[in-house]
Amino acid sequence: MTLVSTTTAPDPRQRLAAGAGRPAAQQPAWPDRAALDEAVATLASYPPLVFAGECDVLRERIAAVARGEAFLLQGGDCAETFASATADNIRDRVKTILQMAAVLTYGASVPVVKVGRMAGQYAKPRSSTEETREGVTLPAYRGDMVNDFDFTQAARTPDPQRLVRAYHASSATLNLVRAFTTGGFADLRHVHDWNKGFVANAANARYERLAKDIDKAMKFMNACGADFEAMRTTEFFSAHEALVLDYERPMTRVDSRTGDLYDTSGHFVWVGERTRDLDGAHIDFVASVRNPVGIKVSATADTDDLLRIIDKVDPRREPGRLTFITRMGSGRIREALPTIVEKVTASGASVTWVCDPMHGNTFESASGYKTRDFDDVVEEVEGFFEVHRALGTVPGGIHVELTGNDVTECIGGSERILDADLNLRYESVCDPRLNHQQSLELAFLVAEMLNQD
Ligand SMILES: O=C[C@H](O)[C@H](O)COP(=O)(O)O
Ligand SMILES: C=C(OP(=O)(O)O)C(=O)O
Repeated sequence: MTLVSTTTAPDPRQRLAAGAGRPAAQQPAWPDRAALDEAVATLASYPPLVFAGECDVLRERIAAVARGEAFLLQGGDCAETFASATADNIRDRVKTILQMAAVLTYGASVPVVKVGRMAGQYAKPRSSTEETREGVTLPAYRGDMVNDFDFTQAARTPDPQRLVRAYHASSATLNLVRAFTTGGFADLRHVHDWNKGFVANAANARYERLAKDIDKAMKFMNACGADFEAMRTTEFFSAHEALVLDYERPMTRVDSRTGDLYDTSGHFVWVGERTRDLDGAHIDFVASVRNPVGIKVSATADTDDLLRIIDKVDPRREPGRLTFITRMGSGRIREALPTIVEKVTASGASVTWVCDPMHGNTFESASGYKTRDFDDVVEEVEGFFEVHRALGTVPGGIHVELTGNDVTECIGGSERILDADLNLRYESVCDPRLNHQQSLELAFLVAEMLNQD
C-alpha cells in the first residue's frame, strides 16, 4: 500500500471531503482552529498504522465468524490513556486476551479471532458535555485524544496536539502487540507462561489445569511429528471506536492496489450507539472505508433504521464487512434482540452478531462508583446465545471492556467484589472493566455456552 494513489481515476479522498459537511455528534470543541489544522496535517503526513491487506484478512476472518466457523473475541480498556500505555500494561492485556482465547479454543474447539480494543481507543462519547464537582463545572473528559482527566480548566480544554500523541501511543502499542504476537510470546507452547505474574485465584488455578491439558496435547502431537510452525505466532487485530473524525479522516488512505479508502488507524473500527445517526458523519465515514466495521445496537434501536444503515454501509452484502455489536442489558436482551435479528435476517443482510455485555449493564453503586455486576454480564451473554439458538442464527462473539490488571471496578465474580471494595483499585477513567480473573471466568463460561450446541 502506498500513501498516494497512482491511478488517474477521481481521487477517492473527495468522498471523504464530501462527508465532512454532515453533522457529527460528540466532537470536541477545539478552541484553536489553526492548531487543529496543523495536527490534522501532521497526522495525514504520518505512515499508516495498519495495512489494507491486514484489514482484508480480518474481514475474511469475521466472515468465518458469521458462518459459525470461528468465534470473535474483542477486548480491552474502556479508554486507553497515554500514561497507561506501558509495556507491562500492554503485555498483561495481551496475555489476558491470549488466555481467554486459549480457554475458548481448547474448551469449545473453535478458532478464535482475537481483536484488542487497543492502539486507538483514546476517545469517549459522553452523556453530558460537562462535569460538575463541588460546584465547579468543566468540560467532560472525552478521552486522552481530546483532553486530560485532571479536573482543571487547562486539563479539560481540548488540545489538538493530543491527536498526534494518540497516534504515537497507538503506534508504540501496536508495535509491542505485533512483537508479542509474532515474536514467540504467543507460541501456544508457552500457554503456561501467560498465567505467570497474575495473583493466585480460582480462575487462574482453573486456567493452569487447562494449560496442562493443552501441554499434554501438544506433547502428543509433537511425538506424532506435528508441525508447530503455525502455532508460533498468532493473528491479533486492533480496534477502536471511530469517534473523533479529526483523527480518523487524516488516517484514511488510498490503497494503491484497489484505489479504495481504508481507515489505517486500526483494523476494525466501530460506530457507537450515540453517533450512529443514519445521515450523520460517522455512518457516512465508515460507509466510505473498506475496513470491517461495527455498529453498536442498543435495546431501543429501530430496526428500520438498522436496515437503512446496512444499505448504506454494506450495500454489496459482503460477508465480514458489517458487525452488529448488540449491547442491550441483561434485562432486555431476550425481549429486544429477537425482532431485530429476525428482520435483519429476513432482509437478506449479511451481518455478524457480537454481544457487548458491558454497556447495557452500567449503574451507579450505592457508594457512587460507576460499576457493572459480573452476573449481569454473564446473563446478557446467556441471553444472546439463547436468542440466536432459538432463531437459528450465529452468536458470533463477545466484545468486552477488560484489563489484565487486578482492578476492582465491576462487582461480583468468584472473588465476590462488593460495592465496598470498589474504592480499593478503581483505575478506569471512564467505564468499569472486568479484571483479569473476571475476564478468565467469563471465558470459561462462554466456552460452556459454545459447547451447548
Ligand atoms: O463507554 C461508553 C461511554 O463513553 C460511557 O458509558 C459514557 O459515560 P457517561 O455516561 O459517564 O458519559
Ligand atoms: C461507548 C461505547 O459503547 P456504546 O456506543 O455501545 O455506548 C464503547 O464501547 O466504548
